Amino acid sequence: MDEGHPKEQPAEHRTRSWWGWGWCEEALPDAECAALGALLPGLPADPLPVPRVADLDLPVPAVTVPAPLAPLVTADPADRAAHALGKAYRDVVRALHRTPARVPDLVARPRSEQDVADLLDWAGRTGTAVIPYGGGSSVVGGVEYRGEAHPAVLSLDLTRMDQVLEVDRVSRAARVQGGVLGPHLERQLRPHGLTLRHFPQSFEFSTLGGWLATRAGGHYATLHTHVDDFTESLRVVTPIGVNSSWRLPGSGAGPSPDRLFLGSEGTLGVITEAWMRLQDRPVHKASAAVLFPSFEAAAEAVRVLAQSGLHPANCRLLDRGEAAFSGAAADGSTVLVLGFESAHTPVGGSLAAAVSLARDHGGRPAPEPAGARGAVDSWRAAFLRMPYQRDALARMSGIVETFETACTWDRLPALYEAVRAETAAAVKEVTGAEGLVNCRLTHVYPDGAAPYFTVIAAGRRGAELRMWDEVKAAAMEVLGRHRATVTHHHAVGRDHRPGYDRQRPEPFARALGAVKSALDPQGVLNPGVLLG
Ligand SMILES: Cc1cc2nc3c(=O)[nH]c(=O)nc-3n(C[C@H](O)[C@H](O)[C@H](O)COP(=O)(O)OP(=O)(O)OC[C@H]3O[C@@H](n4cnc5c(N)ncnc54)[C@H](O)[C@@H]3O)c2cc1C
Repeated sequence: MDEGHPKEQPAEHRTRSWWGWGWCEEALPDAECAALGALLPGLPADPLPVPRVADLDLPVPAVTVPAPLAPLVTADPADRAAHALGKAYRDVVRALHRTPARVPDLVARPRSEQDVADLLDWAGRTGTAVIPYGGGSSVVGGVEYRGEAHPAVLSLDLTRMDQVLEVDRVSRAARVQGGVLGPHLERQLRPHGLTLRHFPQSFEFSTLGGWLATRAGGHYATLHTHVDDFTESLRVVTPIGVNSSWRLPGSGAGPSPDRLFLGSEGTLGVITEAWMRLQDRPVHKASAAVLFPSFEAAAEAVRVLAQSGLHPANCRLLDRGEAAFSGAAADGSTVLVLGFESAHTPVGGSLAAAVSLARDHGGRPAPEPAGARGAVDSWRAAFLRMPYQRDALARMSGIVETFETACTWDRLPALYEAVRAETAAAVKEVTGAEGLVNCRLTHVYPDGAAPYFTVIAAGRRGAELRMWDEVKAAAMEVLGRHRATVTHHHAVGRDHRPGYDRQRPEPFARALGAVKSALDPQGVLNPGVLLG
C-alpha cells in the first residue's frame, strides 16, 4: 500500500458520515470511544451521542431556483446538513453539539460546465453566496458560510463531474473533471497503466478540484510535494466567463494564469477541468525506518538528505511523542520513515545510500519486523486510522487537532521548540492539565521543512470549541512571530485568515482584491475566504 493511500473498498452498503470523517461503518463504536477517552484523565465516561440530522432545527430554504435549474438542486435536510461544514475538529465538535454553521439553503450538483455557468449566473442575479464543494474535507472552514451579507447560500457540489475525459499517452497527461474523488480518478487511470500519484491523507474523500483549489500536499515528501507540480493546464468557470489555459510543459509567458487559480479556494471561479501530468505506475519500492536519539540529530540528517539529490518519495520524521503515539517506536526514539519508488529502476541502492547517510548522523536502522508490525507499517496504519480516532476522542470531549507550517532549515530548531513549548503552555492554561504536542516533518525541501503538529488534550464538555480556538490562536501567534507560513498545505479558508492577512504582502493583497472584483463582480464566490 502507498503511504497515505487507503486500500480501495467497494462503496456499496456503506454510508458517508454527515458529521464526521469517512464511512459511518468505520466509526469507532461507543465502547471503543470510551476506552480511548479513558487514556486521557478527566474526560467524561460516556461519549456524546452520534448527532442526527433530524435533531437539527434547519430553517426553511430562503430561495428557490428557476425551473430549468431545479433538476440540479436539492433542499434535502441530510444533504444540506452534510454540506454545512468541513471535516476539521471544530466542525466535528459543532456537529456533535448540534450547532453547525449556517446550513446552505440549497445543494446543487451540476453535471456539466454549462450547468456551473448557469448556476453562477443565477447566483449573481440573486446575490446568493456560492460555496464550491468537492469532497468537503476542508479543515480550515473553507466550505461553510459565515456572515449575514447574502440572502441565501448555495453549496455547489462538483462530484457529479467525475470523469477522465481524455488520456494523452504520448505526453503522459489526462484531461480530468474537477469533481472526481481520489479513488475514482485512480481507477480510471489504471487501465492506461498511469497514475496521478497524488495521495493526501484525505485521498479517499477529496477531489481533484479541491486539491487544485487548495494547493494540496500529497504523500511525496520531496520534489513533487504539491498538486501544483502535476498541473499542466486548468479550465475554470468564473462569473464573467471561462478561463482556459493552454497545455504546456512549461512557459515563461508572463505571470502564470494557472498560478492565479491554484490555491484560489473557490473565490475566483470553479475549476471544472484540468489537464494533469501523470506517471507510470511504480513497480520498484523499498522502505525502511531509522531511529535517532533526538529530534535535533534526526532533523540534521533529514536536512542533509533533502540536499543530497536522493529524493525519497517518503521522508517522514516523527518526533518521540509522535513515534510513540503512532506505535512506530516505544523506546523514546525519534523515527525517520523512508521510502523510495520508481517505475523504471530498482531503488534499493537509493535506500541504502539514504540509510547510510542517516547512520552518519547518529541514526540506527530499526530492527526488521518479526511477526509484529515494523515502524513503517505501524506509522502507516495509525496515519490512516487517525481521522476516525479523532472523531472518537471528540465524542469523549477530548481536544485533538493538527496544524502545519513550513520554514527554512536555519529557523527550524527554534520554531520547533517555540511551537511545542508555547502550545503546550496554552493547553495547560486553557484546560488546566498537561496535553500532548507532537510533531512530524511531512515534507522536506533543500532549503527547509514542513513541520506538522498534533495536539491532544482533555477538553471540558461544552467548552471544547472555545478551548481549541484559544490553543490554536496561541499556536498561530508563534508561527507568525517566526515568519513561518500559516499553512503549508491545509489552505487558508476562513480559519487562517488572520495569519494569511499578516503573511501576504500588502501590494499583493490589493492586487488579489482587484482580481476578485474583476472575476466575481457580485462577490458571490466563497465570501470570506482569502478576501472580504
Ligand atoms: C483527515 C484529513 C486529512 C487531510 N490530509 C490532507 C493532506 O494530506 N494534504 C492536504 O493538502 N490536505 C489534507 N487535508 C485537507 C483537505 O483534504 C484538502 O484541503 C483537500 O484538498 C480538499 O479537497 P476537497 O475536494 O475535499 O475540497 P473541499 O473541502 O470541498 O473544498 C476545499 C476548498 O476548495 C474549494 N473548492 C473545492 N472544489 C473546488 C472546485 N472544483 N473549484 C474551485 N474551488 C473548489 C472550496 O470552496 C473550498 O474553499 C486533510 C483533511 C482531513 C479531514
